[in-house]
Amino acid sequence: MAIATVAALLAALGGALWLAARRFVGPTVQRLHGGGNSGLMHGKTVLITGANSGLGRATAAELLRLGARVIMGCRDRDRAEEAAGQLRRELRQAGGPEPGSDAGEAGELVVKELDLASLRSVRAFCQEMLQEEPRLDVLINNAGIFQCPYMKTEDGFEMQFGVNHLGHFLLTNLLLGLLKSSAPSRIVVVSSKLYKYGDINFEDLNSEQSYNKSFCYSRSKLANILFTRELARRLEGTNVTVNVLHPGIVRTNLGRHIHIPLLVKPLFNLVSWAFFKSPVEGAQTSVYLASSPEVEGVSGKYFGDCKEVELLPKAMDESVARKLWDISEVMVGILK
Ligand SMILES: NC(=O)C1=CN([C@@H]2O[C@H](COP(=O)(O)OP(=O)(O)OC[C@H]3O[C@@H](n4cnc5c(N)ncnc54)[C@H](OP(=O)(O)O)[C@@H]3O)[C@@H](O)[C@H]2O)C=CC1
Ligand SMILES: CC1=C(/C=C/C(C)=C/C=C/C(C)=C/C=O)C(C)(C)CCC1
Repeated sequence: MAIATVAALLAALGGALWLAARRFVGPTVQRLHGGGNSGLMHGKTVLITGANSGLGRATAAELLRLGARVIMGCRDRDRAEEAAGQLRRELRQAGGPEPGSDAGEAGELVVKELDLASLRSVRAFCQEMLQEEPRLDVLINNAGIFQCPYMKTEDGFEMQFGVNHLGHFLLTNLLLGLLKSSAPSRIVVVSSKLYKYGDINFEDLNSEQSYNKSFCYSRSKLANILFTRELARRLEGTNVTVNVLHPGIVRTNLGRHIHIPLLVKPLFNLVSWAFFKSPVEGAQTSVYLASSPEVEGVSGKYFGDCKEVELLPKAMDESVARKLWDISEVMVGILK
């Protein structure tokens, strides 16, 4: 009995030490805004969708420190203003200059309303962008929704496909002229490794025949990759590049629709603290693709941990990518 107790205690202690070691000694991605990089994005305008939370917020913070003018495209103005205020405070506390001031290298934060679940909102947002912004150097399609119950967007699309793919499809197309006139410019698309479990079932893109929330998330993330590859093909020779990434598993609000019993939640929080990346760690590949000279001219590639990663054949199928593009044009109403 005594031996069993000692063994259990040793196992628990070993487990705790292993978790702590993994957290503190584990591989860390080098941050790009240290040392000599501080003015790398000076004079550049970056639009980040879903910049009030998680990866988008962390990406905004990193690019702001690199000197960019960051436009936060967010669906809720209050949440976005609150996040912007926090980011400005954090920058001040870190000893950085006031964003927007002429005192130093830090950039500027601008909040604009953008609901990707509404084509009307995307169109209004782009109209405002074209009226107010003389240039756009980087577009980061980051916003996303994960495994929500069956819901439809304002225009009747299944929510995950509508927000993660179609809203960003329209947004990107309406901003392409501005990106081209600002070239060399970049588009960064945040997808997920979970694309592997998706398929583009053209006969039921709105999941009206059946809805599986995991499959629909994976399908929307596969659509992100096919969109990137088809867009890269269409943008050849324009000096506008587009790349897609998997951020890793990151501790954010993305899991908001996953129901976990109250009693088990602390255990999940512990597991996520030990094993998931922090938002700053998760944001590094987005920051890398948005700013690094190493990927100048690189287009149509898939990245993880700031390195190119190979795709499954289904994500490289050109005929599916073309068909998805054509159908998306019809769905969002931009067929020429
Ligand atoms: N966290 C992870 O482990 C992984 C994340 N990803 C991807 O990373 C991206 C960022 O997610 P993450 O930071 O984790 O999650 P968060 O939930 O923290 O952030 C998602 C952001 O998207 C916004 N958003 C959701 N719906 C809309 C909409 N209709 N219009 C405009 N904005 C919207 C949210 O706004 P609001 O706050 O108002 O809800 C929020 O700002 C997503 O594309 C996700 O698929 C990929 C792989 C793993
Ligand atoms: C952190 C955390 C949760 C889990 C979130 C998860 C597991 C998100 C996974 C997202 C992935 C894998 C996205 C890929 O594209 C819970 C359980 C909701 C609540 C407790 C805190």
